[in-house]
Amino acid sequence: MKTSSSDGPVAVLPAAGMRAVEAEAFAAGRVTSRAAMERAGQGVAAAILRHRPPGRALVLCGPGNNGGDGFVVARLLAAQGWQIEARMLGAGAAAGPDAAAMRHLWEGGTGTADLLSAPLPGPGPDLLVDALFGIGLARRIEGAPAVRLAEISALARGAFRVAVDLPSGLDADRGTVLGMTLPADLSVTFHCRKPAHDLRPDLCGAVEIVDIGL
Ligand SMILES: NC(=O)C1=CN([C@@H]2O[C@H](COP(=O)(O)OP(=O)(O)OC[C@H]3O[C@@H](n4cnc5c(N)ncnc54)[C@H](O)[C@@H]3O)[C@@H](O)[C@H]2O)[C@H](O)CC1
Ligand SMILES: [K+]
Repeated sequence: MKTSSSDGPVAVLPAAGMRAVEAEAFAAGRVTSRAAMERAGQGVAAAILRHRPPGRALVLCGPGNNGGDGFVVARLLAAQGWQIEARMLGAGAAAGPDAAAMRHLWEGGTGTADLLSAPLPGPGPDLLVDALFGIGLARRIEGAPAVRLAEISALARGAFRVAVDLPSGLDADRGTVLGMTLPADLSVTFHCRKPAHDLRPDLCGAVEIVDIGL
């Protein structure tokens, strides 16, 4: 699989190809995974700041590295005057050290409210940041998470909706919806597009690409 060319990244990579590029970049010492995550979050926050003035944001963080990106976004938006409500799904069950570190940087020891049990902020937010699942989505979103996400989607129907990497629930390679998904106005992805960005513009919205140093 061609993962880059002499003039930079290829235009589109499937999830496995993306992971190969990440692994090679980390092994070669071009960038650390922690720095890549910080740059990913910086890119998402910068894109949001280009589109909207500060307001009320609901940031959804999943159990893995997509969630880690979300905690970077929450921290950076808060520093720019955004009023942030963060909700975590899965209590970092799949979080590696990078996501855990970014979560602690955001929380400062206060803890992040649980997506399934904590009350939802009302009125609806001005911004919804979807950092639940990215290229690691492995199974359908169903049951209590799906019910809660449908509630959030309704609460945020007037919000500017930004997907971190991909709308959660969307299979990166096939563009199929696994259970349910959160359609986005903007998807901010990393290094290059994934097939789903071109297969499902109806769900991804506008796509912006962030160089994370790979
Ligand atoms: N250092 C890096 O590699 C960088 C990665 N970036 C971001 O990381 C995600 C990919 O992260 P990963 O942890 O592999 O997967 P996800 O966060 O997408 O998924 C989380 C985790 O959740 C579990 N899971 C999968 N499906 C379900 C489900 N339906 N219900 C519950 N739990 C589920 C599974 O265990 C997954 O591992 C990538 O998209 C980027 O956003 C950084 O951007 C750059 C550095
Ligand atoms: K996402």
